[in-house]
Amino acid sequence: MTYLIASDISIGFSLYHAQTRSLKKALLGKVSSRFATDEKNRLSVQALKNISFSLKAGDRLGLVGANGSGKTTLLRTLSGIYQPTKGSLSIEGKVISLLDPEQGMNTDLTGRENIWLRGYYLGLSKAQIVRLEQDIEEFTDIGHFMDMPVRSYSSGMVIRLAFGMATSLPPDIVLMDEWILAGDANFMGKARKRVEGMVAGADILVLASHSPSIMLEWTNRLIWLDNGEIRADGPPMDVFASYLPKEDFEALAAGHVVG
Ligand SMILES: Nc1ncnc2c1ncn2[C@@H]1O[C@H](COP(=O)(O)OP(=O)(O)OP(=O)(O)O)[C@@H](O)[C@H]1O
Repeated sequence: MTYLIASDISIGFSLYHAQTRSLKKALLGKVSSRFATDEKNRLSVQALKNISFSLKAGDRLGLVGANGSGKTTLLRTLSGIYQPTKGSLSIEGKVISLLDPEQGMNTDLTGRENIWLRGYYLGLSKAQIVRLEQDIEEFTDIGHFMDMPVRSYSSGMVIRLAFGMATSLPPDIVLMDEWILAGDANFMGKARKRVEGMVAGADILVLASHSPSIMLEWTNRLIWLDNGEIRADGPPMDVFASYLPKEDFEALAAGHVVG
C-alpha cells in the first residue's frame, strides 16, 4: 500500500555568507520574518514551517506559491535530499524524483556510463541494464553524445538524458518540478507522452508548477505555500479561487489556458 505522510515538517537553512551585524539586524527586524538565528547565533532562513499532509493512492497533489515560498524545498525534502530539522516523513513505495536535471548524475562520466551506474545502484541484472540502456538511448535520441561526458552536453541534452533515466522504471510515487516542462517542442511531445504514462501508472504524484492550467490538468488537490507555511489545502479550483488574481481565476474557470 503506497502512502506519503508529512508530519509537522520544518526546515531551516543557516546562511553562512550573511553574518554581518547590519544585515542580521535588517532581516531579523522584519515583522513575520522568516529569518532567525540558530543555536550558534548564525542567521538562518525558515524555508518550511509545520507542514503536515498525507497522501494515498490516487492522490495528485500540486504545490503552488510565489517564488521562494518553499515548493522546491518541500519536493527535495520528500525525495530525501534534505532532512527536516523538525517533524518526520513516512513513505511507503518506490519514489522517482524529477527535480534537478543533473540530480544523481556524474557529469564526468558518459551518458552510457551513467545509465550503467544507475542500473547497478538499483540492483538490476546485466540483462535488465542492457534493456534499460536501449530504451533510454532510443528515447533520448542524442546519438554519439551517449558516449561523451555529460559535462559536454547542452542543457537540452542533459534534460533528455535525465528524463529518459528517471522515466525508464515504473515508480509508485512521482515527485516533479516544472523544469520537466521545459525543452524543445519536438522532444516535449515525446516526453509528455512518457511522463503521462509514468504518472498514470503511479499511485501518487506531487508536482510543483507556476502554471494554473497545468495544475488543473495534472492534479486533484492543491497546497498553497506561503512563506514556507500551508496557507490553503483543497480541491484545485477552491484553492485557485483565493490564490489567483480574480481575472486569472475567471479565465481559468471559463476554460482558458492560464500559464
Ligand atoms: N540551500 C539553501 N540554502 C539557503 N536557503 C535556501 C536554500 N534552499 C532554499 N532556500 C530558501 O528557502 C526559501 C524557499 O525556497 P524554495 O526554492 O523552496 O522556493 P520555491 O517556492 O521553490 O521558489 P521558486 O518558485 O522561485 O522556485 C527561500 O527563501 C530560499 O531562499
